[in-house]
Amino acid sequence: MRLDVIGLHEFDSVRKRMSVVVRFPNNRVKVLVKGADNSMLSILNSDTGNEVNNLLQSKIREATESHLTNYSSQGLRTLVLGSRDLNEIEFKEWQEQYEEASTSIHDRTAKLRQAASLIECDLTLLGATGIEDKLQEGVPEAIESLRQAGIKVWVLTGDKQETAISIGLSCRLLTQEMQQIIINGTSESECSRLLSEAKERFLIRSGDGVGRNGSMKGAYDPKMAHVNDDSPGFGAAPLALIIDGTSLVYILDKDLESELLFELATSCKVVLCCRVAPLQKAGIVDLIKSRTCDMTLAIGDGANDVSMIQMADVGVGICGQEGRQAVMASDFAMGQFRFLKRLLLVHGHWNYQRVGYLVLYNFYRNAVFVLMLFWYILYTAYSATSALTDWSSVFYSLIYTSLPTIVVGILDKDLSHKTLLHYPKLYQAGHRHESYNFQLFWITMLDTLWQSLVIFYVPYFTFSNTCIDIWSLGSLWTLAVVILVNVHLAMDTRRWVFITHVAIWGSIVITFISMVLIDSIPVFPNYGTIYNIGTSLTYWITILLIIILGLLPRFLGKVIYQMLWPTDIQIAREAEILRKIIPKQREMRP
Ligand SMILES: Nc1ncnc2c1ncn2[C@@H]1O[C@H](COP(=O)(O)OP(=O)(O)OP(=O)(O)O)[C@@H](O)[C@H]1O
Ligand SMILES: [Mg+2]
Repeated sequence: MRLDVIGLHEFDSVRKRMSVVVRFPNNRVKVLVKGADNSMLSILNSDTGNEVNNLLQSKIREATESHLTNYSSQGLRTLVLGSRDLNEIEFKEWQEQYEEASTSIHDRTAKLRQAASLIECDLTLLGATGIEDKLQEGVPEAIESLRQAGIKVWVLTGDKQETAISIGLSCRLLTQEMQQIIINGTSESECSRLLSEAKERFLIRSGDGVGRNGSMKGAYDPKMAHVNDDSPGFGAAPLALIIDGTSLVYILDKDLESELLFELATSCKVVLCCRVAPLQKAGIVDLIKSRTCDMTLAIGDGANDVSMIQMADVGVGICGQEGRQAVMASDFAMGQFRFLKRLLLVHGHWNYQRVGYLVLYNFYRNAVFVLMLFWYILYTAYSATSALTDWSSVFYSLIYTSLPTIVVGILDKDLSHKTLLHYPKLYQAGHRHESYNFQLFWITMLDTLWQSLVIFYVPYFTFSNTCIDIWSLGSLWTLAVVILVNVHLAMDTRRWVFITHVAIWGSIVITFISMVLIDSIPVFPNYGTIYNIGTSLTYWITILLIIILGLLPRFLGKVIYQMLWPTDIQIAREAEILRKIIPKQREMRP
């Protein structure tokens, strides 16, 4: 049989259904609609004008509803199907509106929706389908790892509650022993009551500021929540909050209720929101973003995830069967959900370590140079005289020390990807702000102060009774500071590759070559300096002394700290190194 499709109303997340208008060979025009159960059941024809028909319809409806519950509790994606015969007048009216809407330049979506509402009503129920919406490979494992890493996983889906719970169970987000708090309100007051009841029942006290999981209310502390994430809290089963889209409509609008929801949600181990519209997904992300300093990441594959992806601090799009909208709106795109584990636990970790270190190092690199110049000013009657040639000052940041910073900032790795994937807890170093914090900053600044003093005073004393000239001193300081900051970087670099060697040691060589070149130009006042002072042994010994003395406190500090208070990362590094050494030793044994 050949059917003519006259019109098509695409699926959208507001209507949650789609329809086609077809002409049958006998010239009858029919509209066929499929969509989510709640959106379809509300547009069925309840009064056909015929008693027998009414009875039949209500029987079909009952049977369909029981099938729907059955399908969705098996985790199947359900769709309800309906149809309606269009008479000539209805058809003409729709066709006119449809044609106008499809060719309209302004408000096309709204006009099409209006045209759809003309025919998507008074439907005859045909039945329901259940399709298996298979989980992608590796989803349960990825979710488990993310949870071990101290990341709270919330699921926001447009699916039916039963389907969502069943999928939650199959991806091990929900477990049987979890206590489920279900919020399914149909009015504002009911939602508010359900929230307060749940709060009272599950001991979430807002007065004393400590929630069930020990997380602070008001100043909600992500660290506390993460630390306690595995603990069920007061010996009870962990909580799972399950809330539907209708309730969210009432809750997210009101401040008080939003606050209640926030308290409840942050005390639960898992939050599952079902039947949520795209804008509500963004609303939930905003709920967390506006009340905490936590970082939010949203991951999704469909057009209905776009607003959430845009709202979150980090948006990840999965390219799949649902089109490219999510990918276009995202910061990172990936082929499968399980790659999120690698993105966060491996690349997220590496980047955090690198950026944290680099910020500190750049403060240090520039401050040590400026402070060194500053100490000299104190001895030149505050005249702001510089002992360095202008070229050395310019080249310091531009050539002498820039490349190693960039190379280490891109290539350094504290741990191998295997270790990071194997021990997701290592990701929590970021939650604890281990690589960059207030304390670390001031320790670095103290170290910088010390190093600048060493650079300045060591030559001050070694050359105290000589008649060394300003340019020779300047040349010594330039070389000393460049070697010092590069050796400092070398001391902190954890992954050595060929390029790192070239960048760090090459920078020192280039500095020396540049100094020789600058000192070879007769028009400069420093002409010939390096040829003269470079032959003095004291010059080289002074530089060596500066490096040793300058880095000694840092070296000792690192050794003592790592011996007495090793971090998780330190321990994992040692284990990694041992793993490499032991097989080698075994090989060497006869
Ligand atoms: N093409 C479609 N035609 C008809 N109904 C659909 C279609 N796509 C989805 N639906 C129905 O609309 C509901 C909501 O869809 P929506 O895309 O908002 O969320 P979802 O795909 O179920 O979940 P997720 O948010 O996880 O992508 C679905 O549960 C389904 O019942
Ligand atoms: Mg979808």
